[in-house]
Amino acid sequence: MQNRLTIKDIARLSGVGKSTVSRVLNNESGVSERTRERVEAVMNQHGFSPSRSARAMRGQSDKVVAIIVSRLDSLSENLAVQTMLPAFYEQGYDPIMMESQFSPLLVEEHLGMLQRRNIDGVVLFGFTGIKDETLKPWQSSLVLLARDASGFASVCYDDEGAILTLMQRLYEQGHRHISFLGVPHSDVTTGKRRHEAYLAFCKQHNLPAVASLPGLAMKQGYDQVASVLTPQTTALICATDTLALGASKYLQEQRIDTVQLASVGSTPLMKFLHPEIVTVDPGYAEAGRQAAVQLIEQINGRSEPRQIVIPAHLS
Ligand SMILES: O=P(O)(O)OC[C@H]1O[C@H](O[C@H]2O[C@H](CO)[C@@H](O)[C@H](O)[C@H]2O)[C@H](O)[C@@H](O)[C@@H]1O
Repeated sequence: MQNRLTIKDIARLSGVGKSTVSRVLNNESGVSERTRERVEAVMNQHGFSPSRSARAMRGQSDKVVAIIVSRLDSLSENLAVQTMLPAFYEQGYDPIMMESQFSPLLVEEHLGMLQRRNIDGVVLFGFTGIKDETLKPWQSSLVLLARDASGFASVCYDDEGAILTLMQRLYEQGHRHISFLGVPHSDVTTGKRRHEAYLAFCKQHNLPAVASLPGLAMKQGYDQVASVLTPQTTALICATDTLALGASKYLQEQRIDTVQLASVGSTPLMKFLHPEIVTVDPGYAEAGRQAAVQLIEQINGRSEPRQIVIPAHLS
């Protein structure tokens, strides 16, 4: 019989933990002869040998979590992953990385594969369009990052707070003609919420609203910034650092130095290249740490799903 059983099944049938089965498989010490014989007998009886791909993917570890980022080249997601990894390593988890490219279908495929491999848990960088049914099987072992969903653990950013903080700072500096470069409303968090916060502030303070919502790419910031500049514009808020990097290249090329740039991100690249830009830090590093801690607690049955919102702060 070819093995359909997993390490978890062998552990259950042998009456030992997964780590013991793993030690037997890897011929490690710390297992009594009697236990080793019992586990080997169960494996022989069921014709069990861990599949090569499973073992490779699991790095021969019995504690594996997956991190599904949306884009491997995202500065903000990388900052969150950077704090997540040490938190997992510290607790003996081997993380594997996957990319969704904002495709709900790819998320479905990745989660299906991870389920078949008996992965312990998942941190998923969420986005608009992922269906609840896709997530359902993972309710007790998944943490969503940057998005929330009812009944699921999540760590989110304060999108409105980030924009209002920037608007308030610019307003206090005397700016009354503040334009906005953002992301389409089909993206609920970075797009709709940040743009609506901008509009709300303009309305409350009776400021003219001038906005364009091209997307997440740097080139879109570069290409679209001219469309939101009027002769009166003295400041420009970008919904992301990446858009601001594109916008700032355009402003430099055009030798426009009368517009104060501001953006959501505070990424090290931005701070290094443009320390003069006013930035708000949404708390990417803290979000990564909290997501990892929450997932480990869930896997160990120590906590109910919590929905955490990280406060944004000026940096
Ligand atoms: O240019 P980046 O450094 O990649 O930052 C842009 C924004 O990326 C993140 O939002 C996007 O991905 C989220 C999943 O991680 C998704 O939920 C959201 O809809 C996307 O817009 C990040 O959450 C934002 O704070 C960044 O501004």
